[in-house]
Amino acid sequence: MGLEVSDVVAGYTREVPILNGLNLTAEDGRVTVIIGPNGAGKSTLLKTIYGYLKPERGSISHDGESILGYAPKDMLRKGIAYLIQGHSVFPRMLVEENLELGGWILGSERERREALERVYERYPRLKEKRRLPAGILSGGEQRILEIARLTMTGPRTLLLDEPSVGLMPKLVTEVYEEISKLKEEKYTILIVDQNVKKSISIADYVYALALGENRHEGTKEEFAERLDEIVKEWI
Ligand SMILES: Nc1ncnc2c1ncn2[C@@H]1O[C@H](COP(=O)(O)OP(=O)(O)OP(=O)(O)O)[C@@H](O)[C@H]1O
Repeated sequence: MGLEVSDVVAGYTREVPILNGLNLTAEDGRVTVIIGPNGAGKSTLLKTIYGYLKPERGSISHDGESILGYAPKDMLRKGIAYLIQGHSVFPRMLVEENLELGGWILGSERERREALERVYERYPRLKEKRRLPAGILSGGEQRILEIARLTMTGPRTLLLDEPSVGLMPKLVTEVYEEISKLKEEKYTILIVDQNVKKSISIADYVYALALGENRHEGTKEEFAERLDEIVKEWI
């Protein structure tokens, strides 16, 4: 069933709504990409889904159950994790300590250890570097650490805000290879990224937003054909 956003109106103040009746479905086990010009409301949508902003109107559900009013820990318990925009690695803390932060809702030492083992199995390069300060990792590795940290609580749904921002092209490719692996593992993934071509390349379904409204939507193939035309509308 995945994630469903229906007729959502939300913003940072009551007077100025940023999302104006948005609708979106992120199907289970699929990659859904949101594109749009700067200020279209893409990040605001992810913040609203994750409960940081309270919608004035509309509904948001996950696997058919309303998640409106949930705190981040409730989201994690329901299997939804969120990569916020910008850098969120703590550079002076060890790689392992950064990962442990991702498991903050796990109750026992045993659960935390098992989660770490699972993540290390999936990300052997992080295991090799677990005793290093995270700030020593390359930009791409830090982003992969952030993504790995998201998986500590065993989520099924990932919200990723600008996973490739600020990375040079080679590292963008590395990060997208990691996201492609998560796609193969059937995570439900909702991505916002300025790198439209890269994000669409792994998408199953794409939404283009403008001014907090739905502007276009369709499959990757439909978008690939119309991409130049759609991007021209933003300029
Ligand atoms: N914390 C905030 N307080 C008030 N207004 C905000 C805040 N964050 C964003 N906005 C406004 O909300 C609107 C949408 O911003 P948002 O960051 O969601 O856009 P976006 O589509 O993600 O753009 P970008 O690609 O530039 O990140 C913008 O007009 C922005 O100025």
